[in-house]
Amino acid sequence: MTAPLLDVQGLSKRFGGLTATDSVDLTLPEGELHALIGPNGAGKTTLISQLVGALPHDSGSIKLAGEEIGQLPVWKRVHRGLGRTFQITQLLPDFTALDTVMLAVQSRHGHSFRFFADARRNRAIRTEAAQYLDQVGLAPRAQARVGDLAQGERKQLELAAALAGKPRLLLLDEPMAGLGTAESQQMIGQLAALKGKITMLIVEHDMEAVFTLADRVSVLVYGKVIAQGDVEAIKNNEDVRTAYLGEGDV
Ligand SMILES: Nc1ncnc2c1ncn2[C@@H]1O[C@H](COP(=O)(O)OP(=O)(O)OP(=O)(O)O)[C@@H](O)[C@H]1O
Repeated sequence: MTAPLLDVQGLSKRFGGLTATDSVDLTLPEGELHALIGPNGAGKTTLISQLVGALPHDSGSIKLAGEEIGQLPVWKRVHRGLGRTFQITQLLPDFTALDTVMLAVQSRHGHSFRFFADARRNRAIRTEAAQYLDQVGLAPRAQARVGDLAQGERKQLELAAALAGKPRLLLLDEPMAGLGTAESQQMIGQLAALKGKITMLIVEHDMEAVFTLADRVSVLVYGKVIAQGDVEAIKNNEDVRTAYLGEGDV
């Protein structure tokens, strides 16, 4: 049997007396879109930070494609295929959308940002970056200044930049946050189009998005996974209803 792409076992993190993640087990087969949900303070961001290597864990293991990565620094995990969306658009307001994705393509190739002026003239990097913009529906805005993009367009751009890193596993922290109804629908459509092509772990509070997109869902409460299963199983789980979703919401 092939190993799952992500295999997390017994992962824990304590902040003083508080156990933010408590013996979390989580496995994602290749191609799965897995949603991580839970109330505020449940430990979702802590778990993502542990996976990317921004926070060291106290115990447990993290395997990517069968290889232990739990002790590796962030950049080595990225090299092994771990990607995440960043709020990059706030950092580079004067770049165009195309420049932003070109920068991500260039950094995957391991070039220094110092030589970005050269990369701007590189036709292969430009063509590849344009394809990622097209993939997220942002091609018509390629020459727009990042600072002039609407919130939904910024989220699309962040997704394009993350895809440009060609991750095997993409971690998305609240892709719907701050989006209006129409923008949310658009983002759901884009993530649905990526489904199966790339393995995704999504932290999200928007239940419509979660129930539309997820193959499986894990519910985190006080750092513990209290339920795991497909959407129907999660909707019908009594513990989830009482601990998190509340009667009537599902
Ligand atoms: N650096 C830190 N130092 C101390 N406590 C922390 C730290 N980071 C997080 N916590 C605590 O750990 C718990 C889990 O926080 P975390 O941000 O992971 O939850 P979350 O599920 O992502 O919440 P939200 O949905 O509100 O983003 C919370 O009680 C939080 O206050």
